[in-house]
Amino acid sequence: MALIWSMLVVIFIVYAFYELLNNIQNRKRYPPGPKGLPIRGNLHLLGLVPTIVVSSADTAEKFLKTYDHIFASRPHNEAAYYLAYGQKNMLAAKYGPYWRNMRKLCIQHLLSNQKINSFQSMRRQQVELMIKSLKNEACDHRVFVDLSAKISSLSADLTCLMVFGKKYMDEDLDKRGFKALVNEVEHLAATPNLGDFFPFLGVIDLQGLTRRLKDFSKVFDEFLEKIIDEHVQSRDQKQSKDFVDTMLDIMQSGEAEFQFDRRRYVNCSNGHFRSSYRMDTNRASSTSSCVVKLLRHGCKGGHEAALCSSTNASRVHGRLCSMALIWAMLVIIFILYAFYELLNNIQNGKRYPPGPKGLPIIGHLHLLGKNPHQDFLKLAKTHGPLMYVRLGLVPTIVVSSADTAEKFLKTYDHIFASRPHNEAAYYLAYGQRNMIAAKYGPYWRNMRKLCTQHLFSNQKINSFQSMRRQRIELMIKSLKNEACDHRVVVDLSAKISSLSADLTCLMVFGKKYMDEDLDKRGFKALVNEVEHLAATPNLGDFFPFLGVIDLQGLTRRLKDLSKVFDEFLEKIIDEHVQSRDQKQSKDFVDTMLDIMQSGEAEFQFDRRHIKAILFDMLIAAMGTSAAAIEWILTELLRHPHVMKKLQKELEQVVGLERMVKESDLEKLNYLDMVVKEGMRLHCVVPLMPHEAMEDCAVNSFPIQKGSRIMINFYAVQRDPNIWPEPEKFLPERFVESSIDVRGRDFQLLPFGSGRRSCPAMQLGIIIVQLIVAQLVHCLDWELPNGMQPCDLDVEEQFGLATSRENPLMAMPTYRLNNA
Ligand code: HEM
Repeated sequence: MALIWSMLVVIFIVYAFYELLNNIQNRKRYPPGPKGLPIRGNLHLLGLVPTIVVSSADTAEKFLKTYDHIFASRPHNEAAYYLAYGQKNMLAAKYGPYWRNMRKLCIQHLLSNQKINSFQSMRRQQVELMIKSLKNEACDHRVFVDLSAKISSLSADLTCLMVFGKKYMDEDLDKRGFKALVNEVEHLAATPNLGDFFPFLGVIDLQGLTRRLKDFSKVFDEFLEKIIDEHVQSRDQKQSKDFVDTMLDIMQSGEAEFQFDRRRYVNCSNGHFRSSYRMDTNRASSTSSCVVKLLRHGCKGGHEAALCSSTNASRVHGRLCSMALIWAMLVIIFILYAFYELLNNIQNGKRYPPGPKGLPIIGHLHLLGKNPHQDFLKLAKTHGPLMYVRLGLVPTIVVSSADTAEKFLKTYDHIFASRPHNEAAYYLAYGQRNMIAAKYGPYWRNMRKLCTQHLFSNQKINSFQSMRRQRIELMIKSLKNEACDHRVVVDLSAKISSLSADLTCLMVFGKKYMDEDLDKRGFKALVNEVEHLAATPNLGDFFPFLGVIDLQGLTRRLKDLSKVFDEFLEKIIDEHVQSRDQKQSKDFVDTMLDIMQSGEAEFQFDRRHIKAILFDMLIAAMGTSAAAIEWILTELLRHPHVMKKLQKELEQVVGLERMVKESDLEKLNYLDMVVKEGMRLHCVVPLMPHEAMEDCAVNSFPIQKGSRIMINFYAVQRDPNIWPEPEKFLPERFVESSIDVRGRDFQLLPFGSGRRSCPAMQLGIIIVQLIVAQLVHCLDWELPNGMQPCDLDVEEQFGLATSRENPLMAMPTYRLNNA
């Protein structure tokens, strides 16, 4: 590490000196701004790109009117580069003849007053259709309507009809649907891309964004090619021409004043489609906020100075003219580091487990995408169940088979029971003081004992039985009401998630909290944000010295979130302190307050520790159980014969006169098989890192102290050597099998195994079994819009809990006799 550190220090010094010299030499006088760091620059995200932020009307006038001819270009943008055929779309094109002609063409054939008026009757029809559908939904019941979805879908229809001359269905684009894909594109385009701010980093794709952008561009390209083909085929039979036809005419006539082929006009339509869709998916609540969103987009896209000029006595520069020094430094580092690694390996005679070829410095980070558990599984197929990869500077061992997992979680559990440093847990959980991320040692041991005793003991779990019954009954009642008259489509993911949040709050905090108690964004959105941030590869985890620089801006977001959660947890503790004397029974927070005040804890235990544990429980409990239930219901909807068989078992054991009780669960053998198979196929926690506390050897390969161990539960549970036809949902594979989920059988580990296994396993199993049984017993479920079972997608969204990427939508019908 010494060499790397010294190299970095040298770079920082050389670069800072270079900046200073450059400024003195050129006598640059920049506009005022906050103090910046060397390399990262003086605005958080803008790295090497000098950036001017304009925030007042008169200064805006200077840029958009007086010097409009200078600032009318757009900067390089990685997202537009990959999504829009080399930034050839109007939105991101550089200022010049190409952009000018493109804009003229669009205005003439799509945005002229005459054209806008010609779509008037189409707009009327579509808006009328939406109002009619709202009227139908409103007529009998006071139903909740997802207004954002309605507006979004109307806007998509208007855009498609105007640009493509016809409406397209979700599945025309991809099985994930328009909204999900456009949202994902927006998310990618909005994620600060290191390649935009440090141009030389674009090639390395440290964040894995380029790979995702390329995937998306393929999907959109296929869709747009299909539209063009349809138009080419139907041209002769058409009476009136739409925008695509007009562009085809221009292309074929050769009249365009610029190079105009399939790629260019695909861009034309793509740009419009995306910009108008962007407007609606931003959940704009009013026209003015729509405009603001568009302006914000303009800001994000940015303008670029085409020339250097003086405005308000400030010199505004384009991109840094001289990248040569930085390039040279980087090349030297790469060469030195590669040489150092080679020398080091030869000297130590290190024999790593097999693994893919890595790159200098970043190692294998570039091989991981948005679902790293799937990427690791693919790599393990080539390199075996004990694989070595290097994530940045961190040596990592990936385990992908049952017998190797047994070595790590049983034979050498005492060596691998620690957790590595984690930036997200560091900022969110009071310096990694929570149980999930705590280092192995007396603190973690005592914390785990305390939670097991006061929250997860059989006695405690049973004491919450009636609370669980009440909350589940309430959800079934609300579904029954929604189902009773109309064939309504229900967002089952949202229902399950909200029930799971209620159960967790009541169990851990002793009372239900409303969304606005946490923050105006609500529980689900914030917990999702925590999960997303915790799952985003943080450079600080793989290059410890980069944590301070916060190149990705993640630390700032983590700190903001931790402030919101801290205020919420402080409020809960204060409420408990105030109401302690009037309480007859004690909840988990009261018990922890007792321990803190008695001074009996065998370890330092103050308010920070209580908050870290409460945060843990909230995050660990809410997402995991909900995701497991969501996946099992997904598979039941994809396999109607399994759903029927399960309903039959429930009819026999429980009967159609009443709901399921917890005491019924032990008699429901087929339910047990369905839950096991669902948790096998869809691993809710596919990767949980462990850390080696000592040097050790496994399967005769040396493993260094400090190595990160990734047990890929997802790969273990899909190992074809153990599970025939592993991709299929076959609950019958558990007939006459004693394989269990509790960590004794290493081929099925949804809750892990050994010292760091899930302490709430028993509770998790009860919640999942009970809610699945109740939803299947009380209601029949059908897929919406005539969707076939095999069309229901199983796209995963990796996170602390890996859930469905798209919400599960289904139509319920009440089936018990006590209607
Ligand atoms: C279906 C539901 C659940 C699943 C599938 C699940 C799965 C897991 C897994 C795989 C681990 C990590 C094992 C390892 O590191 O090797 C874990 C750890 C943990 N889980 Fe769960 N879990 C579930 C529900 C819950 C609930 C309801 C809670 C709390 C109320 C909870 C609290 C925890 C905690 C605190 C840890 C960290 C333990 C440690 O590091 O010592 N889990 N869980």
